Amino acid sequence: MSATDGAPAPFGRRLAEAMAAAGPLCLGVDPHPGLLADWGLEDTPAGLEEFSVRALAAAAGEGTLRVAALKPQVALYERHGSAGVAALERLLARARDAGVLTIADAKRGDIGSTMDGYAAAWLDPASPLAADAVTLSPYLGYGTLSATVERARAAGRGVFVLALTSNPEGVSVQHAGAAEPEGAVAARIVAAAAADNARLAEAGDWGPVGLVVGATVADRAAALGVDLAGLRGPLLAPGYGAQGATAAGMRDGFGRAWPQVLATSSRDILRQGPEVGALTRAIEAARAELTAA
Ligand SMILES: O=c1ccn([C@@H]2O[C@H](COP(=O)(O)O)[C@@H](O)[C@H]2O)c(=O)[nH]1
Repeated sequence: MSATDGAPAPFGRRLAEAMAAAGPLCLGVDPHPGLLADWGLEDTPAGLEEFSVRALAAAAGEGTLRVAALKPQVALYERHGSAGVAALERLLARARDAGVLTIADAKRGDIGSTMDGYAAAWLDPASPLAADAVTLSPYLGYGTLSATVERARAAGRGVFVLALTSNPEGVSVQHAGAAEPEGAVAARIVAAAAADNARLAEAGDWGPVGLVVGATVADRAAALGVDLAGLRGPLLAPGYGAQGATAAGMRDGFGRAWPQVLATSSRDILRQGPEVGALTRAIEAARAELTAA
């Protein structure tokens, strides 16, 4: 909440402050079955719970914030139905109590009339699944996300819209149309997001709309006519670590937009578990590498 009027502080400001304080790293919390086994945990809701508690302790234990945000991978909790979702709810609540921003990686997208249900689930402060931000898919048309963007802004929360994803298959959709006057699909999404932020951002802040731009593909943006530096918002960059992207490569690939980048890493850090101390050291190493780049 802002100190003056009781209104929620904008997500863009809260994230920028967290990145300034803790550095540009987001810890992905991805309880893959293989990781759970490596940690000596069962692939059960109780195993997910212990995995989540340890990841959060490494990210923000003993009052020290080591990451700017935590990004739970929703699908890996949903595998266990309502009990898995309950474990996710408790992770979100614990992160809130620890002062860590959360980005629910749910990749939601639907026709307008039902999109509002997803928006309520992930962004309404009263929802048990409320996160500070949620990832969204624009592939039913960017306009289907308008009400969600407005709800996020009103609640001091944010969204990250998939623009250029880190996986090779994304090219077939996101690069399409590059030869047309309106440009590639990705460029149109980035332009629409920038227009929302230009309208909704408060003076001096990032707007509520961030983009997902893979760390592995950032160097393709310029050739597609994508202006990431003009977004006036954060860039969530998966692909650092396990998918092969390096801090130096990301800095070069993102160019002028590098100060907006929140690099997210899951497996590369989590595979150092289960000891919280070893996880903490892996986080510190990634954070130092990113900060130095
Ligand atoms: O383009 C995208 C969008 C989302 N992701 C997600 O990020 C993490 C990456 O995990 P790593 O273990 O660090 O590779 C995962 O949850 C993906 O679903 C992405 O990789 N690429």
